Amino acid sequence: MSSGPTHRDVPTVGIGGPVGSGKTALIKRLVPRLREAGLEIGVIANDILTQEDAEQFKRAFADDLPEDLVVGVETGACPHTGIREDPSMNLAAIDSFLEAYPDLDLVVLESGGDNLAATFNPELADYYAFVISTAEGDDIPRKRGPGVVEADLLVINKTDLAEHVGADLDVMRTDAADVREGPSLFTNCKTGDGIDEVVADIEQRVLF
Ligand SMILES: Nc1nc2c(ncn2[C@@H]2O[C@H](COP(=O)(O)OP(=O)(O)OP(=O)(O)O)[C@@H](O)[C@H]2O)c(=O)[nH]1
Repeated sequence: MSSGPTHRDVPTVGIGGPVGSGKTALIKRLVPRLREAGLEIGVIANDILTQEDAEQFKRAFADDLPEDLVVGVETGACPHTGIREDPSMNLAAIDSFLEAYPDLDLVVLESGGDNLAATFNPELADYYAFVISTAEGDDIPRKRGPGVVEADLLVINKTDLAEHVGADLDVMRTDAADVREGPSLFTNCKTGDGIDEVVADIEQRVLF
């Protein structure tokens, strides 16, 4: 039996949130920044039946990560299953990373897009960010979905679209502060605005 590191030995960051909120776009911004800080990173994309996000990451990170540090887990069922009820496929993927890269510093996991109830099993993610989009309306924080309320970090993405859909960022900020104990940050993953703050939160709360 191998006596090397296992999934328990590497910090993990989960990125969850509704379909299309910008989880993939956020990870595409975060990974190069964390690599610049000298970290060896593995990335896991959960999708119900496709490798689409994993393929996107392989292309996006061609200069940043070895190809075998990006994998797609096909949950075959509701996205909650793979990240919350039975995270065994994801834990096995992390163990495989560590067999090849025992000094790995961090694993970033993307959940398949789902409703406001998606949360990560604490055995799988030491910290998770829940990503919502202003384009889906400014009432999402006050609906108090478990993802919004319980995530370590709430990321309110697509700030550039707020004015086009009549979403009020101040209302989202105030409602988020009312329903959450943890922080909320605004991002625009098209331009990279707000990414510094997300990186700083991960560095402070996961890595140091
Ligand atoms: N205008 C704007 N578009 C964004 C932003 N972030 C992401 N997008 C776009 O929104 C769409 C969905 O983004 P993704 O990152 O694929 O969203 P996702 O949450 O990973 O989606 P699923 O994996 O399907 O659940 C893409 O066309 C992105 O280019 C943003 O901040 N502003």
